[in-house]
Amino acid sequence: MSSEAIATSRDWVLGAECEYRFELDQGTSLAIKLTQGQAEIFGAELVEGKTYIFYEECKAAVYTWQGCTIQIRQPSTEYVSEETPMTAYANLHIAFEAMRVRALDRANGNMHASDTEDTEPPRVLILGPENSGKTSIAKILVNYATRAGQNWSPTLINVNPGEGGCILPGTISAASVTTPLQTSTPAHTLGSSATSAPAHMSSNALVPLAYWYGHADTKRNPLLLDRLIRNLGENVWEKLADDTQGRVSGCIIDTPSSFAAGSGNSEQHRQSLIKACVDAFRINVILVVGHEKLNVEMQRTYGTRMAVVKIPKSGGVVELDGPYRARVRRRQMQAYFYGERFAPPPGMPALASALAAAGYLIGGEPPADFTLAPASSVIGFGDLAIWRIGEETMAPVSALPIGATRVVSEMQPLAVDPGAPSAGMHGAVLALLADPHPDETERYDEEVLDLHVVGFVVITAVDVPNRRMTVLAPGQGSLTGRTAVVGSFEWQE
Ligand SMILES: Nc1ncnc2c1ncn2[C@@H]1O[C@H](COP(=O)(O)OP(=O)(O)OP(=O)(O)O)[C@@H](O)[C@H]1O
Repeated sequence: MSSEAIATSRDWVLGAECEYRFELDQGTSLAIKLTQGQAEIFGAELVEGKTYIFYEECKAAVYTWQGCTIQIRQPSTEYVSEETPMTAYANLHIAFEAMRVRALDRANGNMHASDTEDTEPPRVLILGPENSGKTSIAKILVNYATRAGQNWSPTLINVNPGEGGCILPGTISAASVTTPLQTSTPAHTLGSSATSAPAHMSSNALVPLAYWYGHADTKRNPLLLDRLIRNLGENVWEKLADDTQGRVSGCIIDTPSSFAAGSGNSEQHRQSLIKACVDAFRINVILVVGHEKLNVEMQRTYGTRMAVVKIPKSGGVVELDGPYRARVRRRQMQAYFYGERFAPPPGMPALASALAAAGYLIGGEPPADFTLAPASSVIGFGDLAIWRIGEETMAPVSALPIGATRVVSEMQPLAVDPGAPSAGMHGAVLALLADPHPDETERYDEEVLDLHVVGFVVITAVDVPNRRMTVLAPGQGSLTGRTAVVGSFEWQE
């Protein structure tokens, strides 16, 4: 260890059931080593003696049940709290664990038809206002399930298109989780996904099933979001039909904060989007994070059919503002195309291979010296079929004159001519979709709404006179004949 590293490292001794919270500013990074005892980050255990690196404005907490000593390299905003809601979260986990065990017993035929016990696994919808810690709670609950030693593989579902979950913003997704989700950067809140890089680069990468909504704001096209949630649900159920272990492990669903409060027209959409989740994922437990009014509303609407539980918000949750969220989205795009870039804390080796050799971990994996090499290609306007869902600038129904109906419905796919003056394709992020049905007689007008995402591209230049455009894609594959959908996301390097 260099003298600079020794100079900037500091030991923290944490008592039982305490957590060390940290917040990183832009351009800083942090290294944490567990030197003694047991500790975890959002439910994922730290390995003693390994140094974990955090970067890109990461905000998180090291929690310990029994007490521990951690060594911190490069101080940031940091403090220790003795008051956490972890016992409440752990009690939830214990209840969900009992449900999984009963569901497995039933699946194995170890229960009698006369048993009156509920044998459904936990399918949990997490609701709460902005910055209430929903994503962190989802992570903790999923991570505890994977650590239970029962080979559970819970499905983690993200229906917050503003966040992107384990893939890119603009999507909603589901992924089966078998190993604890690591924390290192807000660009990968749920660990990394296998879509942007070869899977061998990260042994714990998730393989998500995703649908493209194309906007960060759920109010932009709630009908489309409703349909995509239902599509995702159908797909999840199809997949789980042949996977007993996955089915009995249950699902945890993270939602956007707009599901917690609305007004006027959006109030109606909010309720129908919650209902879409309840139906699509066959929810049997609703968790409401620290929001009395929403809790009462959920009790009234769903309380007779399922458990509605109000749970405390952690005092450690950081208030994330709009500019921060925009920066995280940009980094998610950057990482998708080019891989991770970070500067280790002072005194630590700059090369990833040197860090790996010294036993450092990023997101639970030894760092690797790689940058992804996206391919830039020039294609004709007609080579890629580009769609936009619904009218480009759509006035809300409430703003239309009385009696007027929309000419273009929210769900109507419109073919986009990239050369049209209003197309605005320069810098547009497009989702590439799975191929339409091979049998033409099985195709239908709105099929593009029901196809899942296979990747993303960005249009980096548009040459209108020659009807050609330059497209940045993560790999070399041909784009000709593919189907893509544009939303409102833009990205420029
Ligand atoms: N106990 C904690 N200590 C430190 N930071 C925390 C803690 N819990 C959560 N955070 C951080 O606070 C931020 C907000 O938390 P989180 O994303 O879980 O909230 P959310 O309710 O899902 O947010 P959103 O408003 O996007 O729906 C994140 O950066 C998260 O890592």
